[in-house]
Amino acid sequence: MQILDGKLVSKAIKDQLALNVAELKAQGKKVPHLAAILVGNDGASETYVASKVKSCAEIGYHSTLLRFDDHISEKHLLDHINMLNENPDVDGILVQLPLPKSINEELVINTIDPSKDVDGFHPMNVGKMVSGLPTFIPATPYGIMLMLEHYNIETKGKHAVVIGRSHIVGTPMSILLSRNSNPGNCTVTLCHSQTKNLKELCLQADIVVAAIGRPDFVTGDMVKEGAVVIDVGINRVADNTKKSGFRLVGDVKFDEVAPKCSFITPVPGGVGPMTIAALLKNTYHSAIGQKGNRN
Ligand SMILES: NC(=O)C1=CN([C@@H]2O[C@H](COP(=O)(O)OP(=O)(O)OC[C@H]3O[C@@H](n4cnc5c(N)ncnc54)[C@H](OP(=O)(O)O)[C@@H]3O)[C@@H](O)[C@H]2O)C=CC1
Ligand SMILES: Nc1nc(=O)c2c([nH]1)NC[C@@H]1CN(c3ccc(C(=O)N[C@@H](CCC(=O)O)C(=O)O)cc3)C=[N+]21
Repeated sequence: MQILDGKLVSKAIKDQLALNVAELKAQGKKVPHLAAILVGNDGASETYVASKVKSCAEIGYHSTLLRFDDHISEKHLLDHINMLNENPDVDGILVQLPLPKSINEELVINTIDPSKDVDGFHPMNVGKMVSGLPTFIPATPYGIMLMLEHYNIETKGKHAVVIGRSHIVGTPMSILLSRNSNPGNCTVTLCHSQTKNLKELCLQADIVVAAIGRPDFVTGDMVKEGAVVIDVGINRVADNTKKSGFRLVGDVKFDEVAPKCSFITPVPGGVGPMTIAALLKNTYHSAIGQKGNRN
């Protein structure tokens, strides 16, 4: 069993991006600039946004963090997005999800200029992705593809079972894995809460991607010997031995599943850091005017 080390791979990607930024500077060009919008004070969202901003600083990007409280009006938020759309210095715009119930998430996403939509959530970019055209690929599935690529994991002809059909993870993941590319060329089964024979399907999988949001959902008896298991879940469970009062666990029961796997991602230190590296890659591509990354 080999651990897929998201910290290590994301560092390699960030090191390369830092070199690219130094080169842009040497050529007198502007550095990439990511603008992140955070509404409310959800602890987990704060952590993610903070680590995105910190990563930008580490590799020499500019970043702007706009923070608003829960009561911000939808109009005010849209006005700010429009200002970022019109600001030629800003290359990437990210609105951290979820948003408060009072704000229409779809309208917010539709307002982001597709050419700055480094999350790849705008319907125009989703359409391009589905059509196999160059565009921004949502960061989490993009990061997973980069991880599979880094470790040279054979995916061609394999049966991949993706659990979860969200627009930000499961659905784009299923599309990328089924593409005629490397990594890719999988036969994909996309499962969700209405799937009847989940355990049987998982037992047939050469690759399992778990994106459910339930701690320890995938157990040892659901995974076949030699499978590749990608754990997307980030769940906070109460733990009073920790200073924070919680610890992070994935959607996969690691202790049971890991011994059966050929490869497995840990939580933390697996998909999470890769998501950030992928977002930074999308932002770089936006800055150099090349929305050409296809996996
Ligand atoms: N590491 C990272 O970078 C990221 C991690 N995450 C984490 O990944 C997890 C999933 O996130 P996200 O995709 O946004 O979650 P969502 O809640 O949007 O989607 C969860 C999916 O799981 C399905 N599901 C729920 N219960 C079951 C069940 N009993 N059996 C089968 N399927 C089920 C749902 O089905 P249905 O559609 O029928 O409701 C849904 O499709 C979370 O833990 C989240 O924190 C998310 C984004 C990035
Ligand atoms: N518009 C938008 N884009 C997103 O990409 C987006 C989002 N909204 N909303 C929420 C999810 C979640 N997400 C994570 C990113 C990094 C880690 C990450 O770095 N995790 C670390 C641990 C972090 C910690 O200690 O809490 C790890 O797994 O090692 C996790 C989760 C991005 N998301």
